[in-house]
Amino acid sequence: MTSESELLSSRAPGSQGFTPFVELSREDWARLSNDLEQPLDAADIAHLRGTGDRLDLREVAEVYLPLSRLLNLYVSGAEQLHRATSTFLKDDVERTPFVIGVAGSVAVGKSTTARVLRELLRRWPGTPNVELVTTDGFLYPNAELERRGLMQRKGFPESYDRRRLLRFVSEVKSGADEVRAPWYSHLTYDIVPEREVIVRRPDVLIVEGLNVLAPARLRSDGTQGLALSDFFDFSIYVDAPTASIERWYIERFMKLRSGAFSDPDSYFHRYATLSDEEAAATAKGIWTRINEPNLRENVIPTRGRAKLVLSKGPDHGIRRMLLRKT
Ligand SMILES: Nc1ncnc2c1ncn2[C@@H]1O[C@H](COP(=O)(O)OP(=O)(O)O)[C@@H](O)[C@H]1O
Ligand SMILES: CC(C)(COP(=O)(O)O)[C@@H](O)C(=O)NCCC(=O)O
Repeated sequence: MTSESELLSSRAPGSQGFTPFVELSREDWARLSNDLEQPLDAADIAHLRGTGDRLDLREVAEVYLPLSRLLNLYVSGAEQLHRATSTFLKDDVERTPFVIGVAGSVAVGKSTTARVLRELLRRWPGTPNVELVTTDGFLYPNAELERRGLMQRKGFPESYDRRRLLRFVSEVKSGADEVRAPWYSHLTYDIVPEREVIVRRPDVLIVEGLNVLAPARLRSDGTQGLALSDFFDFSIYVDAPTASIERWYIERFMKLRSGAFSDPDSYFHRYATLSDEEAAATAKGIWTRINEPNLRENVIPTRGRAKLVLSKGPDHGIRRMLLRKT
């Protein structure tokens, strides 16, 4: 049987060079931005810097700008298909938001990727309204996770209310005027019952989360339901060597320790007073107990389901792109 990593590689034994993906090196990809007008001004760039603290602006210009152009082409393609379908049906059904899924490990840079894409996509014609929803809002509240014995399984597929998440995206793709999602606080490490995210027919909705490319679940009668990705118009898997992601996780934990964790309301406040060595050991413990097994068992196996795989090197820089052939 062909393994998932073999599917991604044209160099796999017996593949005869066939793979469903076109592979581009970073250099080839960056060249695609030569003819693109930079849609960001100085203020936008300052704003982007604020969100992705270490984000390199050359990276934005060389990697994310061409990617936003590609996504803009897919949005236009979907629009044309929608018009053709309306003509065929002799009925002008309203267009639904273009939904992009962004998947990958904890700490690989999904949020940063999603935020940069939101800023860039907003500046392309036809997609001024871009919304972003993270799947952590669909985690069960801590009390429910405790009841199910899942507090040490946060981020694993079973820690989410998957039915609610599926309903949310399905309603967005059904053209509902207003769809609501619950909101998760990284500060209190729990769902905040009085807050929610309201999505009102944006041009583009980015859905970002660990498990957004998970396959459909098996029903009790053995048949398969729908997967979240059945509602995606495009999907991106942010990939990197596991050892690098572990390092980024620990680095982010250390940074939060001297920032957010010092807030007495923070769930991790108890870590604020740890020595550097103790804090690094705590972060490594959480990584090894929860995030790494989840990455290995549930997240990496979904990589081959993405339309685009962005592969990072040890410095967060994208090294190569695998784009599914159309
Ligand atoms: N493209 C990038 N360049 C530099 N640093 C990045 C980049 N993407 C993410 N980071 C850093 O890596 C860490 C994890 O990124 P984040 O977007 O929070 O990951 P995730 O949402 O996957 O958990 C953060 O400290 C972030 O600042
Ligand atoms: C909240 C998360 C499960 C990520 O959720 P996502 O938005 O990717 O669905 C993750 O960031 C997390 O908190 N994991 C638990 C282990 C830890 O504290 O790192």
